[in-house]
Amino acid sequence: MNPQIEKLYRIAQQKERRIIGLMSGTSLDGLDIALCHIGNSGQETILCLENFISIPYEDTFRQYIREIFAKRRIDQQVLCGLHAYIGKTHGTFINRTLKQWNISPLDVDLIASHGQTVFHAPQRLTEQASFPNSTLQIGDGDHIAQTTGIITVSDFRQKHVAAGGEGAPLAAYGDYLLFTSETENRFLLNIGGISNFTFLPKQGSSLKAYATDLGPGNTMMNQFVFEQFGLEMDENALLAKNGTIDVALLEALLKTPFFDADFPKTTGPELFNLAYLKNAQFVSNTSSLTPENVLATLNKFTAQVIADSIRRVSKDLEHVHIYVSGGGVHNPLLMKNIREALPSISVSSFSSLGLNPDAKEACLFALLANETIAGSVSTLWKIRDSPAVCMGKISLPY
Ligand SMILES: Nc1ncnc2c1ncn2[C@@H]1O[C@H](COP(=O)(O)OP(=O)(O)OP(=O)(O)O)[C@@H](O)[C@H]1O
Ligand SMILES: CC(=O)N[C@H]1[C@@H]2OC[C@@H](O2)[C@@H](O)[C@@H]1O[C@H](C)C(=O)O
Repeated sequence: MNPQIEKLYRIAQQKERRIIGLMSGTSLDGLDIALCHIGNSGQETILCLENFISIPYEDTFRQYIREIFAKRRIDQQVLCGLHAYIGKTHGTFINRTLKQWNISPLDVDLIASHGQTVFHAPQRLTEQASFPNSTLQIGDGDHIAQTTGIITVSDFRQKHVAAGGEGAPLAAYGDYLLFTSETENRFLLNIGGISNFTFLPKQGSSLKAYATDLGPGNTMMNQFVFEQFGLEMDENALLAKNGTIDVALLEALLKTPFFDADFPKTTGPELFNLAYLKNAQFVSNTSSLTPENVLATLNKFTAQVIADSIRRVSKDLEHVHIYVSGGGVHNPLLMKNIREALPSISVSSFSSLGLNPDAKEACLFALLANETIAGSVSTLWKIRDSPAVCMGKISLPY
């Protein structure tokens, strides 16, 4: 038998595994590396975050990704090159980090790599019946396995699509296993580039858990400040706080069929981008607003989309609590706008559930790899409108 297969077989039989989860999201800010101890699998899963680091991408690297990110027409040589380059770079980041943490790669069982989403094309976006739902994450797992010497599970979204899903959000599986409560109905709200939530009805409820994208998180604010000021983000909402909300623009932004569609659904910067903003400015005759006023309106737009979505699901429920993760939790104006729009619901940082909000998504991919290697799909049946499949491809280092 190939000794690597033997090793994998042993890892699958262990009571607990040490798994590195990797996430680099739609904000293109960097790579999140979460070193997790995961005990058992399925309903018995116990996850402990041992260490976490977020490594910012260098400007040139980010610029390469921007060249192809969420664009319909691109230079294929850049796409092809980045597939290998991102895999190699993520592997190098892991080697550097393990050295810094004083941990031998031999003491890590698996890497779970999300990769970099470069295009997300559910049929609801493309309206092309000839193609199925599709999504593309690059940063090949073989390069990570080769660079680190660690067995790598990667490319999780393809199986979800192959089994009839849209390839996202995948957070629901881990959220359900780790954070379902006996006493409260929970919304685990993640505000990354795109905002999404996992709805976790309390145990014993007749409702089922599911996850859905909601619309923009930080992506439109980020794209706009980059275009106007060359900045990566409106840090602490310093610019938006100096602006005024424009009601006509806000109303125009809120008008797209995506918001009327039922949950669950997925989206990305392929829809919510500067062209979307420019079109809303055109139809509302607000093209000459100051950048600060546009930012104040975009901030409110993001908050309103989130609040409307939560209201839609929570209106007949009691004991509702929202826990927020993702970079948006650090935007004080966004959090204020969300709280004001949902005055009767408690909103807390996800950290009150005992996990670093910035590390959450990387941890959830570690958990998905754990299910693939050691779990059984039966626990995954519990998610509404999402296929019950184990996900990810396995790359052996040698
Ligand atoms: N202090 C801050 N003030 C304002 N915004 C912030 C702050 N800190 C982080 N952010 C926002 O959070 C973003 C990063 O969020 P996060 O890392 O959760 O996104 P992501 O994981 O790339 O996205 P996704 O989950 O959609 O894939 C930044 O690009 C920025 O817009
Ligand atoms: C295609 C893709 O990469 N989608 C991401 C993105 O970022 C947030 C939102 O859009 C979510 O649907 C998903 O990521 C999270 C981690 C998920 O799958 O749960």
